[in-house]
This record gives sequence, structure tokens and C-alpha cells, in this order.
Amino acid sequence: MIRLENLTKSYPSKLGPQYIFRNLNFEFPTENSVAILGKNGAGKSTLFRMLAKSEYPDRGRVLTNKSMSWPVALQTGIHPQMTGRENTRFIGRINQVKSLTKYEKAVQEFAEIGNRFDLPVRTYSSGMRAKLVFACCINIDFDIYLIDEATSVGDPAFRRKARQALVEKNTTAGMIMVSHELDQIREFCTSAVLINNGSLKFFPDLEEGISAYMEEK
Ligand SMILES: Nc1ncnc2c1ncn2[C@@H]1O[C@H](COP(=O)(O)OP(=O)(O)OP(=O)(O)O)[C@@H](O)[C@H]1O
Repeated sequence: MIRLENLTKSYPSKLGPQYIFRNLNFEFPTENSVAILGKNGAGKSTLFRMLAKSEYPDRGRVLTNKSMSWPVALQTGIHPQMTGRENTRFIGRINQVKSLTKYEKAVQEFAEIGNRFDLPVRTYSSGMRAKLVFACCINIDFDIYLIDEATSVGDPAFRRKARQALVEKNTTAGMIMVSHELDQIREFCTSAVLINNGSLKFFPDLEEGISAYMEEK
């Protein structure tokens, strides 16, 4: 269950507060993989950040009994002064990973950054950092993975591997995806939530959601 309760979210601006959502109540589907659709500025990323708890509503709340990943392409929570290994152990610990040694090994292998795993993350290239974060995320069993730009992590070979890992996860876990790439959405999602003028509509059938999205003026 992911429930949005009386959710209000605005951003301050010179023109006064800009409301993205006002007293929104919505039961977010969790039984399948959901695409969040909507035109530019509709509030997809804002909603996504609130689901991920990287941003909070002005009022109301997001209630869930599911474990959710952080957005896999997002690199918050990584400490640049700490090594890849130390970051991995830290992330493992706060996510209550059972065997830290096993987790550390799996992340090191997946991230393909060799012995730099033991160097501070501040010395990594942006691609290496992204690979580490992706590897940390995918090696934890979450109920739901939050995905934005995830398949654009790293070089082409790593992207293929990342994509494959997500396809595998998709068989056992749910996904919530924000992307303008319909091909990518069709590959991973079976249903859609369309955001329009601050309200949300669920389409159990992805293609119906895409059609409604395409027909929006
Ligand atoms: N940090 C911020 N400060 C002020 N306004 C913001 C901020 N983040 C988003 N907004 C505004 O909130 C609205 C929704 O933005 P959001 O990024 O969630 O839309 P989106 O649907 O993801 O758009 P896109 O498809 O263009 O990525 C926009 O009007 C945007 O200008």
C-alpha cells in the first residue's frame, strides 16, 4: 500500500506559492510496475521525490508499508570522503542488509570499479559514482524500485547490465518509473498513473494510460 493523504505541495516563487498538488488523496498501486506520466511540469518528479522521501509535502503525508529504494540514478546519501567500500557498508547498514560481507562483495563485483572500491568516492568519475550507487541499490531486495533515468547509468556495456538487472528485479519486485521514453516505459511497466492539473488517474492498462497521455492538449 502506498497512500497519499491530503497531500499539498507548493514551491515558493516571485509570483507567490506555485501549487503542484492540493489536498491530494490517492491510493498508489503497488501490485504491478507503474509508469508516472504527465506533460512537462505536471509534477512527475515532484511526486517521485515525495515517494522517495527526498522531499516532503507542505501538508499531508505519504503512507506506505512497502520498502522502497531510493531513486536508482540519484546519488544522494553517498559520502565523497568515504571509500566505495565504506559507503557500501554504510548503505547496507542503514537498509538492514543481513550479510554485509556478502552485500559488499556483490556491490564490488557489480560496480566494476576494481581496486578503486577502496579509494574515496570524491576521486571517482561521475560514471564510476553512478555505477557504485546503482550497484548498491540493485543488490538490496526492496519491495519497490523507484526508477528515473536508471538505464542511462554508465557506459553502454554497463547500461546493458543495469537494464538486465532491472528486468530480473521486475519479476519479483514492483517498480515506479518516471521517464519520457515510452520504449523504456513499455519494457518495464504494465500500468500508469497520469498526472494532469494536480490530479492523478490510475490506468490498470499501460496502453490506455499512454493513449490518454498522448491525447492531452
Ligand atoms: N525546486 C523547485 N523550486 C521551484 N519550483 C519547482 C521546483 N521543482 C519543481 N518546481 C516546479 O514544480 C512544477 C512541477 O515540476 P516537476 O519537475 O515535478 O515536473 P515534471 O512533470 O517532472 O516535468 P518534466 O516532464 O518537465 O521533467 C514545475 O512547474 C516546476 O517549475
